[in-house]
Amino acid sequence: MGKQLVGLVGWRGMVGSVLMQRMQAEGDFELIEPVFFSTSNAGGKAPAMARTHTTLQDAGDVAALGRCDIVISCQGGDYTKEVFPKLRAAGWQGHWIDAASALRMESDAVIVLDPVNEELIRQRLAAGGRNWIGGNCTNSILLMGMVGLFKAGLVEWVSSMTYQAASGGGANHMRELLKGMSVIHAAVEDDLATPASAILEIDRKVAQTIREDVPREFFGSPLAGGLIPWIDSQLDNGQSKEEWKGQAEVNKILGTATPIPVDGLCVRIGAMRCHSLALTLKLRKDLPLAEIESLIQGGNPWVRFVPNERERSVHELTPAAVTGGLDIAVGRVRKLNLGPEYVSAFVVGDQLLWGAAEPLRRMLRILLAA
Ligand SMILES: NC(=O)C1=CN([C@@H]2O[C@H](COP(=O)(O)OP(=O)(O)OC[C@H]3O[C@@H](n4cnc5c(N)ncnc54)[C@H](OP(=O)(O)O)[C@@H]3O)[C@@H](O)[C@H]2O)C=CC1
Ligand SMILES: N[C@@H](CC(=O)OP(=O)(O)O)C(=O)O
Repeated sequence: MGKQLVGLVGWRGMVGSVLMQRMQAEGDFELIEPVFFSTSNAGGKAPAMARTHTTLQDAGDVAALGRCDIVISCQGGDYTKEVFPKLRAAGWQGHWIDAASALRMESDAVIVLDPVNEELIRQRLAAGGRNWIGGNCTNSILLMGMVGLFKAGLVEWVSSMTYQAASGGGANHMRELLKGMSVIHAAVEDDLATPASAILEIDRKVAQTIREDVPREFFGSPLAGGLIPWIDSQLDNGQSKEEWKGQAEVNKILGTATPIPVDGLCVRIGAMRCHSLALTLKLRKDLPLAEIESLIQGGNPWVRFVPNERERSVHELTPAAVTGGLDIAVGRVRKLNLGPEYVSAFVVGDQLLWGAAEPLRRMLRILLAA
């Protein structure tokens, strides 16, 4: 059988670029016949990985998409909502792999995170499933870190307080964070160069700069030097949409019969591309700490367990240590004063890798091997 024709949409965006990097690193392009699509430059030159189809195809062209065995989209939810229904309505039977949230909660879609739910993916594939959607970055990182406890059936509920990076908003948000940092620095550069200058005067200038001059076009509020305690839209029950996704997606990924409650506050902070989560877990029984640690460590090969020690935590359990890699750092695991079944954990992961691109790439591999 010839190589499968794989359509790539959204490949030059932020998530798409990370996906391309990972596909090149893992040799995925050797296994497929790639066709690159564009919403803005049809007819232009496709990237070097294209061997036969060297011209960019129109991403709105349903007939061209329909010739692909598999389409991977990192183009965003608006594109999915516009094109996917037309493609299926035209009778396309191929596999659709998507980073956007638009189709995630549809009954015929599986949220893919194979180190956590490979069995579910394979069951649905065998049953004719064709829609494979990447999870919300925060939830994929939570599950990658804590799957050992979930798989053992030990988790009664989770409170998840998040510290989410600027990249979750997109490239412009990352740029805005950096511009904000630079505006703050410029406001006090001279004072900083003078060791004798009064710290409260520096602080006054910084506070004024944050309130008045830090750019806020994309975040809507200054992020540099602060944080924003709301991510995504507001729901009637007081949750943010990001918070709502916690319980909905975690349970869908795990395929639980009785939903495990997951809730907490989602907060944007000034990290670049690593999301962190401070978790409180209520376990179903009082297990020795060593057993809890070993279950977490054994969850999957990407868990990098950090013992609950100060030195190790401040160096290894941080966005700086984790960014750009596939490891999911998990630490600060200890029993809380709340009671013997209450355990804390801190999880850090790169939200563009396991949080976005990597589950899609691995789904492609599952399909190619099927
Ligand atoms: N950001 C995240 O953390 C996550 C995002 N997602 C999903 O992935 C989707 C894509 O997100 P993201 O990659 O951040 O979006 P981007 O805005 O970076 O890219 C989306 C598209 O914008 C077009 N584009 C316009 N100008 C540029 C430019 N200067 N550089 C690159 N591309 C440009 C490209 O389409 P074209 O080449 O056709 O012009 C590109 O494919 C999101 O909408 C979301 O649904 C999912 C999980 C996490
Ligand atoms: N909302 C996430 C990023 C994201 O794209 O999420 P989703 O794939 O669920 O839309 C964040 O801002 O950090």
